[in-house]
Amino acid sequence: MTNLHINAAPKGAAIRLADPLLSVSGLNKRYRDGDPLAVEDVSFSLGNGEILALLGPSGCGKSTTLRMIAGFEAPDLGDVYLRGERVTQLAPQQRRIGIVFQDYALFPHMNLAQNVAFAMRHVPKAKRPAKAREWLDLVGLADLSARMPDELSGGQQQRVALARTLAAEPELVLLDEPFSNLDAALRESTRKEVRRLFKAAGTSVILVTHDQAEALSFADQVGVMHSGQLLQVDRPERIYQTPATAFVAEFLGHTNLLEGEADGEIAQTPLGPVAINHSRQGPVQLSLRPEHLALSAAPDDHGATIVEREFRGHDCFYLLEHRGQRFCAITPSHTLWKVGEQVRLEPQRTATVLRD
Ligand SMILES: Nc1ncnc2c1ncn2[C@@H]1O[C@H](COP(=O)(O)OP(=O)(O)OP(=O)(O)O)[C@@H](O)[C@H]1O
Repeated sequence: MTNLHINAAPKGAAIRLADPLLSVSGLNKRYRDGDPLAVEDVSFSLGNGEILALLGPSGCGKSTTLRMIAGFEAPDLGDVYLRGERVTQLAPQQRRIGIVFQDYALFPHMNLAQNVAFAMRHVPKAKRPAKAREWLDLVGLADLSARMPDELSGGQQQRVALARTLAAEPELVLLDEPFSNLDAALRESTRKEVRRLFKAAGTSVILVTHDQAEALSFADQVGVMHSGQLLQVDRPERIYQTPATAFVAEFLGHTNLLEGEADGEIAQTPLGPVAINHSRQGPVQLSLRPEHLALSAAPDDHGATIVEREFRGHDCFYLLEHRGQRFCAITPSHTLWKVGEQVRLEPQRTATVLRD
């Protein structure tokens, strides 16, 4: 069972123990007359200690959604509830939410330890320096605690901003691309450490990102947004394996979009008959991941032709052409095929039926 689902936020609900930590219901936002909706009818809820990633391309409305939850933007329509209490009209500081935005701002006249200690109003004053050091240690910066913000790199400043947010021990933390200034190695280790920390503290988190690998590895639930709409919210493995739409399928990685003619649990496709995950009759659009296609030697000239090959170490990515259509396949690299070779392409797994 999951605590996070869409279209399920109560209107005007009183506080109950069973209330999710956060519910947003029918959020709409248009910045200027004549502009398209930046956010359109977004609803979801988030349980205690859950991590949700809002994933989508630039401009799809992720940050606007986050800003409405935080209270920096007022929705045109819709409501935000924290533990069942409607907070739509409350100022940001009245919402008990910690935020790390892309444009984090540290206090320039305070050193790192002071910046972090500033967030710890709930901790007795005498204990704050030691606690601040602990939080800085967590993001790998305890040794720099006497430095001023302008003596740090952008990535280091971002980690201090993260430590400062964590130090306030909020119930809900909103992270807007918090790892984007870190180099690849540091991003991965910081992400793991921050996730471990949130889980240990039982903090609920919403992470905004356009990096699908980050969303899939960091979150318990991934919500994909496009043009202001939340298209699907699901566990990482489910949203990857059974995407609801072609956009979700393609945003989460390579896929083959197939037109098919369904008859029950089988569809006829350009790759032959394929098992499908829902019984249907008539035309269907399907998604089949490249790792779910197997390549084998073609007995004659009727196979697919390998057009491109990208050797990636543990696996190999192929682009193939079959009867005028392009397909992609990923196979283990112990067997390699050459560009120009003819191979048989065989679906190995059930394809996912997409909705329009
Ligand atoms: N202050 C603003 N005034 C006018 N339009 C805005 C404002 N902020 C955002 N928008 C527009 O609203 C839409 C959604 O923007 P938003 O920043 O929420 O997207 P995003 O998914 O977070 O993008 P990114 O990943 O680039 O930060 C975009 O079309 C954007 O241009």
